[in-house]
Amino acid sequence: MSAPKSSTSCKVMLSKHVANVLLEEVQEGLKTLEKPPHLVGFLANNDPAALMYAQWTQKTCEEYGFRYSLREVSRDEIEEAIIAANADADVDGIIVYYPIFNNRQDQYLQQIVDISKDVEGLSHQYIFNMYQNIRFLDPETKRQKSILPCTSLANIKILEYLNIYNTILPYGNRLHGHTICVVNRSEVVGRPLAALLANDGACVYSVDITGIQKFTRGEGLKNRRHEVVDMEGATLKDVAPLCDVVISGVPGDKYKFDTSLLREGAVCINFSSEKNFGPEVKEKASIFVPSIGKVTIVVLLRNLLRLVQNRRMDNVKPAAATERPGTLEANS
Ligand SMILES: NC(=O)C1=CN([C@@H]2O[C@H](COP(=O)(O)OP(=O)(O)OC[C@H]3O[C@@H](n4cnc5c(N)ncnc54)[C@H](O)[C@@H]3O)[C@@H](O)[C@H]2O)C=CC1
Ligand SMILES: Nc1nc(=O)c2c([nH]1)NC[C@@H]1CN(c3ccc(C(=O)N[C@@H](CCC(=O)O)C(=O)O)cc3)C=[N+]21
Repeated sequence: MSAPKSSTSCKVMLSKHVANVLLEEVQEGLKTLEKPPHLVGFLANNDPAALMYAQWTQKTCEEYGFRYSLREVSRDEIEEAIIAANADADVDGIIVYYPIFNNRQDQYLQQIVDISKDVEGLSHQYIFNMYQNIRFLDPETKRQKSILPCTSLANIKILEYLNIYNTILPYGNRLHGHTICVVNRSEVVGRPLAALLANDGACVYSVDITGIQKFTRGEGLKNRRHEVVDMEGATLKDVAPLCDVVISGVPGDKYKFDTSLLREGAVCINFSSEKNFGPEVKEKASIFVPSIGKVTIVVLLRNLLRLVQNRRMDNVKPAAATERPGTLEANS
């Protein structure tokens, strides 16, 4: 009698488990506030993915005691609508769904949102802090944490949950010794993620359609922040087998990560809304996380809570980038 083919030893980890842990932390924080934080979402496009994300965020907010208002506006009104929300004391956080103009005007709009209400961390000051590995808005007193982009941070929270972050090591170095592949180098998710992982001590291969870059803090983590080296001529075949973690976020249903390149026992995470890994990933991976959307939304709520806490400390420094009409008023 032949033994039945054993099922694979791969553990499929659903993101709700990580989301639940973070939710507990968020709900503890909520208890310290007098009133529930109010998030306002601006929808100024006809993108079904954006609408779906907005509705999903609304549902999560309402379930866990946050207020959410969806404001549908036209492209011509969006700039004034954001400025009004900046000045409105009843609004704690603002999320603008992109793309709207699908050109540099979108970057312009990202910089209009008041830094004290920017839940996605798209303000210049937050992006600068992230790439420069500056973790606090007030580096001397270290009371106000800088805000990080939600999807990138959601990937990090999953790696923490999976104990890829080694808590024996000091905070800031906890990925030392890990080699991580990130397939996607967009400005909103992939490049920030590669930088954050490298700033935490990992060796990161950042893969996009044009080639591969290596992000590290140098040998023995000698540098304070990551550096980037172009790996001319390298392909996924050269780097994927070196990686103990592979994170993929390629849009579209055509792309599949070539799982024959995976190192035995690698941890695989998909953040694309499509399935970047086929079912055969379970033959090779030790842990597979098929989607992360639930964690992303809880991280958004966590960022909102952090904004309220930062504002309560009432000494938000008016950095150069925030010196706009209305800003001081909104912060006071
Ligand atoms: N934009 C967002 O905030 C969020 C996006 N997502 C999901 O993540 C996915 C990616 O989103 P974005 O980064 O905004 O997309 P994007 O289109 O801006 O970037 C896609 C990235 O994938 C790379 N890429 C495309 N084809 C490739 C290939 N064959 N091999 C290697 N790299 C390739 C591109 O070079 C680029 O770096 C989508 O499925 C989206 O739904 C999930 C959560 C949030
Ligand atoms: N400023 C801004 N920030 C965004 O984050 C942003 C945006 N604009 N514009 C629109 C896109 C789209 N987007 C989605 C993320 C997750 C799912 C999603 O539902 N993900 C589920 C899978 C869907 C399902 O459950 O069927 C998951 O990953 O678990 C959908 C859409 C965020 N976006």
